Amino acid sequence: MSRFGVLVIGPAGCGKSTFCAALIAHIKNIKRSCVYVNLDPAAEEFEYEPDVDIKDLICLEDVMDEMGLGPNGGLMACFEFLMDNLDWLESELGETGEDSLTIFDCPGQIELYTHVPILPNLAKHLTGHMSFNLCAAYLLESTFVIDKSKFFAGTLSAMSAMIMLEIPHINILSKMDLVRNQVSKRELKRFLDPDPSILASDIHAETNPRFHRLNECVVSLIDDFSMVQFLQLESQNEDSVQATLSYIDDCLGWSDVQEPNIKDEPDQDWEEPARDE
Ligand SMILES: Nc1nc2c(ncn2[C@@H]2O[C@H](COP(=O)(O)OP(=O)(O)OP(=O)(O)O)[C@@H](O)[C@H]2O)c(=O)[nH]1
Ligand SMILES: [Mg+2]
Repeated sequence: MSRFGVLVIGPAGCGKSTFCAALIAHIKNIKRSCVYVNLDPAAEEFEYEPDVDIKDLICLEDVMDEMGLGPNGGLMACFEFLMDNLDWLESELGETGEDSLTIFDCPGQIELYTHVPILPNLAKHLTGHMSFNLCAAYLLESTFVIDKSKFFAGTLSAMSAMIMLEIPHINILSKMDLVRNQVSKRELKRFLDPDPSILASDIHAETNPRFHRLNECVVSLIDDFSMVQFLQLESQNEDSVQATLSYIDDCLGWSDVQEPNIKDEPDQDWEEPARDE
């Protein structure tokens, strides 16, 4: 049996938990089902109570006290503990059906998937041992598009996550409502499907000539992969959330699995045509 899940990832404060809540509200609205998994041991307030919560496994404050760690080191230790106790996650998740989407709300410390292989190993376990069809939704705050160097840095971190995780990946510019009035539609298009060489000439104009060769190397790296595109997201707008869910569904092949079930339902009005003997 297939199971479906999305890892919602991205830098701190980019709107992951808000997007998870908006996604849950929309999924409930369209009478589909979902499971909400909080993987952030530092998260305190939730719009929807998580069905599975890492805080039921381990307490960040205890880890910080006992191991003498700060919040980031503590979070890494919590994840290492989770990785040693994956049977806990498996039993908490139970038997999620193939009509349900499991939403993993991840912490904002991107070192979990760009520097150390903790989240990649979790993704491997979910896809391998637990038979999940899994994709990543990488959120990057849209205010980054106002500062092109930040946009390049954000694009590189999205690429790094994409390469580390090795699962289907959707890049999303979140909080679009904050930039709509500041950037023209034409300008915005340049960021959604970025042509790095054009953006690089803008960066050249803004940076010290000493960095031009470095800029060009970064641009050619992004160009070589040519796989960074962004969707737009406004979490307060249900149409925008619906559009993002459609991409996630496509990425996961969700409808391919649902359709046969619909076809299996007998059509009440349909009668087998009489055959000529
Ligand atoms: N204007 C606007 N604000 C948003 C949007 N999404 C989130 N926010 C705000 O951004 C802030 C951070 O949102 P969160 O959802 O907590 O972000 P997060 O990525 O889960 O944060 P961490 O878990 O701490 O990494 C909150 O104040 C949200 O209200 C959006 O679409 N538009
Ligand atoms: Mg959060």
